[in-house]
Amino acid sequence: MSVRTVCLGRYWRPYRYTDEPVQPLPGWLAELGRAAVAQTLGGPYDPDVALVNFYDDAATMGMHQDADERGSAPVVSLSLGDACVFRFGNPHSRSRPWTDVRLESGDLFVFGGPSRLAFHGVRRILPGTGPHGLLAGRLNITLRRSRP
Ligand SMILES: O=C(O)CCC(=O)C(=O)O
Ligand SMILES: [Fe+2]
Repeated sequence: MSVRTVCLGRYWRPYRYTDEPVQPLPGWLAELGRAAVAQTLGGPYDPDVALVNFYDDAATMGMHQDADERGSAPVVSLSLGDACVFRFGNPHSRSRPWTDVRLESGDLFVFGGPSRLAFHGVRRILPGTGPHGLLAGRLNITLRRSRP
């Protein structure tokens, strides 16, 4: 099965944001994004969208850029549940150089500055690696600023 996605704050579908109604972006989630940016790249951050992706054991995500947002605000990614092999590449092409990173439950990953448009994807989910007591699968939440 492929990744299943829920949008908060604003509706997104490949390859654009639309004004179809969705649930609001919770304030605590925007606050978490602000803290992540303040402690990494620095500076203000006012996300207006979260994309919540669910991956089952077999789900993957191909190499892509997050390029539908206006402006250059960072993307903040939060991982929960099973770990995954996340491939973080370069802004020029889907091919090498890239780095494979194991993202664990609770990890935050911030892409901004020269890495904002880096190609990236999820190679595989590592079943059974999530915190004890959580349901199977992986949730990834990316915070973004869609408007300029
Ligand atoms: O699941 C991830 O870690 C990445 C998700 C992603 O790249 C996206 O939603 O655009
Ligand atoms: Fe992405």
